[in-house]
Amino acid sequence: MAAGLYIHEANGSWPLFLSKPDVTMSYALITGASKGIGKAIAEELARRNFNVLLVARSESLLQTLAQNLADKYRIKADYLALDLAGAQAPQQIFDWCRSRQYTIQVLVNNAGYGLSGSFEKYTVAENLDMMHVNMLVPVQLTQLLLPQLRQQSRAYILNIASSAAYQAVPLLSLYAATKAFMLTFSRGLRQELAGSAVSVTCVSPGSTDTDFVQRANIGEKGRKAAQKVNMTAEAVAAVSVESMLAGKAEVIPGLINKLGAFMVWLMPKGLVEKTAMQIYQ
Ligand SMILES: NC(=O)C1=CN([C@@H]2O[C@H](COP(=O)(O)OP(=O)(O)OC[C@H]3O[C@@H](n4cnc5c(N)ncnc54)[C@H](OP(=O)(O)O)[C@@H]3O)[C@@H](O)[C@H]2O)C=CC1
Ligand SMILES: N[C@@H](C=O)C(=O)O
Repeated sequence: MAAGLYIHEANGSWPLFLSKPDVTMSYALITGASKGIGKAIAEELARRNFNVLLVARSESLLQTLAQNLADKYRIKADYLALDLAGAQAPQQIFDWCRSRQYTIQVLVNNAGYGLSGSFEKYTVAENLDMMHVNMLVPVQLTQLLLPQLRQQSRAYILNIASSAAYQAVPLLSLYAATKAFMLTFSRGLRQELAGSAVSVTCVSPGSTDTDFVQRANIGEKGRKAAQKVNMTAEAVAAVSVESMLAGKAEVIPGLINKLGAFMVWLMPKGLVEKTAMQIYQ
């Protein structure tokens, strides 16, 4: 676990390991902020003057991003390099925030990945790790941070699900199930928190040009299909942050992805699933 704080200074910026953390400002905590959609969301939030806390495993990427955002937008940026597959990861994030007296106003549950191919191809540990990162970490972070979020005058939870939340996806079965979980959890929690300071938004991107396909080990056919409809991480992030701040419940970025979800709803499930399976073979 490694961390470092960056603050923009008028005469330049450099890492500053504070002995006494600043208690006057609140932060947006973004998981999976080292690259892809999470990185773009961090930048979108920094652009809107939010201080940011960046969490992922790649320490050097986090360090560079924290420094760049602090310099460019004159905000505070700190990072925590951590493997979210670890059982204690959410508690470690919470303890780190508490030890530095960071107040969280925005929680972005973005970190996640897929494992393509047959369910049986993966070990129990590999499948459980993915479920942990995609579902349990968001749930635990939400539970740990909710008391603090409730105390803000306005606070936000932004959950990144997927177009895969709207249908079963053979050969990405478990991944799609984790995203359906996130969508259903988000909607239910949102209703529970209605009337409180905390707004919950679930964004379900379709194919987005990130490292997702490499990490999921998606084959040539799936990659080519994705390339035809890919959105940029920046476009997804802009829609995500805008929707979060507008207090929307459920958002699918991009017209093609919206139409896709509508078609999935309209068509027989078996046909939709067989079509999806052909893409990921
Ligand atoms: N790209 C796409 O087509 C789509 C993506 N999504 C979702 O968007 C979210 C972001 O993915 P995307 O940006 O595309 O993919 P990337 O692979 O580009 O980014 C994933 C992020 O999650 C972090 N992460 C992954 N595993 C761990 C871990 N064990 N511990 C800590 N951090 C981890 C990565 O950081 P690091 O490697 O440094 O740990 C990285 O910052 C995911 O939830 C994904 O399911 C949804 C729909 C479509
Ligand atoms: N929805 C995507 C993943 O979550 C994809 O289309 O690859």
